[in-house]
Amino acid sequence: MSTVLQLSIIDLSLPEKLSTSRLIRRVLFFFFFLYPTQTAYLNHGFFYLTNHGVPEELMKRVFEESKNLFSLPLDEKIVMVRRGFRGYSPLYDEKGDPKELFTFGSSEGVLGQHYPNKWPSEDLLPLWRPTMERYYKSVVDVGKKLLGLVALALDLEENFFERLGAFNDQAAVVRLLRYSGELSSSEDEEEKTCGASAHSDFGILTLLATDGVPGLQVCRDKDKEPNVWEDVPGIKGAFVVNIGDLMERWTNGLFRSTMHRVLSVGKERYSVAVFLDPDPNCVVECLESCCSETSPPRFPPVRTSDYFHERFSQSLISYSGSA
Ligand SMILES: O=C(O)CCC(=O)C(=O)O
Ligand SMILES: [Fe+2]
Repeated sequence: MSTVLQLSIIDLSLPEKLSTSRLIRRVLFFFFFLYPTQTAYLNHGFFYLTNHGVPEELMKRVFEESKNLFSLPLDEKIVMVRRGFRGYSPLYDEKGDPKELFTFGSSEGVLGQHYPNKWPSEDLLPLWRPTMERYYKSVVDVGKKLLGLVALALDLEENFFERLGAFNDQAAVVRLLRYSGELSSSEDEEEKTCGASAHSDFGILTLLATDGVPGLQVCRDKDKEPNVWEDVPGIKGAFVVNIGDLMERWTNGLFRSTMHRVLSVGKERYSVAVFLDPDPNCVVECLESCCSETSPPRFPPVRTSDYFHERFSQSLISYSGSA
């Protein structure tokens, strides 16, 4: 039996930005005290975000349209199959997991041109594209506000990540997921139970909405053997937010990108993850405020596009790098 991980709640509607950012700092800072108690206190980079302003009605529609898309016959879905990462990924495409995905991003700007979205035909799903585009914009607005608070939490200016060229409102990615719920007959315990295998997210922040079916689990300490997995239940209407790998690199590990997975609970499950990713040209290197002589940068600078290319090549079968 796994335990439930109690996540902190960040209320995005509170008017006092500084006190919210201080709370974010407390929630995200990764402390490791070896003295005087010899105990380690691991923060995990996950929290709930409430009162975020994305209308409940819109979230409901997104789940309905997601269900409509995954319910299409396979030949209607296969015409939208991804070549790079945008489009449809059939069951088992990602690390052999029993889940289907559909990924899209902004249609605007260089990224929209370079990675064209694949939309289901209007004849089949007339409300699909407008619903998804509205959701994209709404959640990216939330992400931008939240990233401003994260910057304040790091003693930076609120618009720091925009000025750095890291935040680009066309670089986010929406991923619709459907877990079939099937329990594999594999002998391997990890494979047997997993809807989504253990991973960390690549980017800045992830905002996740689920249909309430349980399954998400977090492993706070990936070096501890055997791994201890704790359940993260959904809260209706709230996002589960987590820090991605590139934010961990910016903060030199002060904010952590934590390993998580989704267990198959024998029941179909839908979720929608919005990945707030940096601009592909942004070089991510340790923030000055996060390193010192005694705590030098732990990660070399890396261009976002190179980092993503490498990570996608590891996780997707037949990743070609183009849309
Ligand atoms: O479906 C979920 O609850 C989590 C999905 C996830 O972690 C991901 O897509 O990166
Ligand atoms: Fe994830």
